[in-house]
Amino acid sequence: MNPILTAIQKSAIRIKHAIDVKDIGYSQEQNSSGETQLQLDIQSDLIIEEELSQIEGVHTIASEEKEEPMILNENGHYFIAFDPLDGSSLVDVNLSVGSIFGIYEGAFTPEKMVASCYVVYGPRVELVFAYEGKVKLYLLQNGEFEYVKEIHLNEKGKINAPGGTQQCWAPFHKTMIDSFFARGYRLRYSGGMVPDLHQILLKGGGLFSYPGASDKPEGKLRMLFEVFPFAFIFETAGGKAVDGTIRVLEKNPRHVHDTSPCFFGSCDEINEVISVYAGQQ
Ligand SMILES: O=P(O)(O)OC[C@H]1O[C@](O)(COP(=O)(O)O)[C@@H](O)[C@@H]1O
Ligand SMILES: [Mg+2]
Ligand SMILES: [Mg+2]
Repeated sequence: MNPILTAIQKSAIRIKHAIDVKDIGYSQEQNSSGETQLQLDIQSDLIIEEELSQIEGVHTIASEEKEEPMILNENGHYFIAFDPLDGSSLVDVNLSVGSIFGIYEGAFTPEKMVASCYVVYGPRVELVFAYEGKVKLYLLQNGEFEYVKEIHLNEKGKINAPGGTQQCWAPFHKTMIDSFFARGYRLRYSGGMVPDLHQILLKGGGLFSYPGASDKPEGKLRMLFEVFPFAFIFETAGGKAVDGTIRVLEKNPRHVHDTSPCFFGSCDEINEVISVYAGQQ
């Protein structure tokens, strides 16, 4: 696992450099979800592909920016799915963005997930890595990622980060979100899941939601590249991740780019989501 973590760290340093210096232009290409790719999306994707292709243990990679998975080494046993630059449309307004990685052994199915990782490119560059029952935070300093601390979620938090188009939410979902605010939860939503979830993890808890709604019945966030890696991190940190009804890590995408509604948070808030959603069945 160490060579993979090192490759992710090298990629992060190169992507941070690209963010700092690159013109932010749209390319002529669209990704598999029909979104126009930014040149930075494509460049970040190539950086990660290049770094991971140097690691013998990596069998196959799948990326939000690639139509199909790509075999790197038939003899490797790790399968790595990544979102090279999450929230990339926020770069031009200078908000934080991230890279997300899910690491699997033998296949891209959640029960084969062994580790996951994300990098936040904000005022500082931080990396969070979940592996062997621990979630560890690292900070980039003088070109190296230094270990900071372990991350643990409290039973209950104070942050509410509600995603999706509100006019398209189901009425019961809106009532639930409003009731968190009515109990004093603070709105924290930047539009980038990496900094939004990072904030919940580091402030001890809360709720992030991206529900199924009338405009996007299966939500927006992609299982392999966005939902599963964060679900693994939240569960390892003592929280939960569900689609409203079941653990997202019990779902199986039929296609690499499939999405799922998702709720991440500390146990108290997620238990409430499950009970509200159960009342709608
Ligand atoms: O604009 P919306 O609908 O709130 O969506 C925000 C979500 O979309 C994302 O930006 C999707 O990721 P990409 O930028 O990689 O497509 C998430 O980071 C974020 O949570
Ligand atoms: Mg993304
Ligand atoms: Mg992306």
